Amino acid sequence: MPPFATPPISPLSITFDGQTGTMSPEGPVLTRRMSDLAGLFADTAAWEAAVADGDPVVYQVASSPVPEAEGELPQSITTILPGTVAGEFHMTKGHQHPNPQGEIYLGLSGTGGLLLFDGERPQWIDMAPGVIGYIPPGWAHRSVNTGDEPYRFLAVYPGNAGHDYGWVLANGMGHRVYRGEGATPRFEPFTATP
Ligand SMILES: O=P(O)(O)OC[C@H]1O[C@](O)(CO)[C@@H](O)[C@@H]1O
Repeated sequence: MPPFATPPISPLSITFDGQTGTMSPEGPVLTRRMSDLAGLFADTAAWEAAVADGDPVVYQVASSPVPEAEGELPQSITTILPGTVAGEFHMTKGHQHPNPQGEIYLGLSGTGGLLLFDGERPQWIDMAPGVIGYIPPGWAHRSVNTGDEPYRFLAVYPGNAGHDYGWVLANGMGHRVYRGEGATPRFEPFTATP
């Protein structure tokens, strides 16, 4: 796997393919399988069954070589594969930035959404190609594939924002997102995973 570049970074041009989720030049690629999402889906028995049944890839994050370092603006393309666990849509783990800073997402292909939570209020942004979702400082964020094809988006974020996963495990994300009637997702209040 290619490494992140080492600062100081020279100006560079990065080409991305919104249909494949690849970047050139490329940096590290992170693969998260079902087993990496322990404690996140409401139906633990269904999650365990999915892990036992081949432990499928849920999402991949392909980064450019720009590193997660202070002053830099790393970019990545996340691809969430379609599917549910007992009706709860495939999603990213979700995280809070321990160093509160904003982030932008740009929808590239497929359909999904951005679930945000500040500890009190859940918010939802429908995402599709051409939509920019803005994550303000202090809002935990999780992406969800609400369609039947891969959902892809570009993320650009401050290199020293960090990823706090414990905050999401402790506080939840306000809502859970399920397959609903037709193309409209169904939201349910967050319940802790038993
Ligand atoms: O960190 P998580 O919740 O696994 O999700 C990965 C997401 O985080 C980022 O790396 C940066 O916020 C995104 O590119 C990506 O969608």
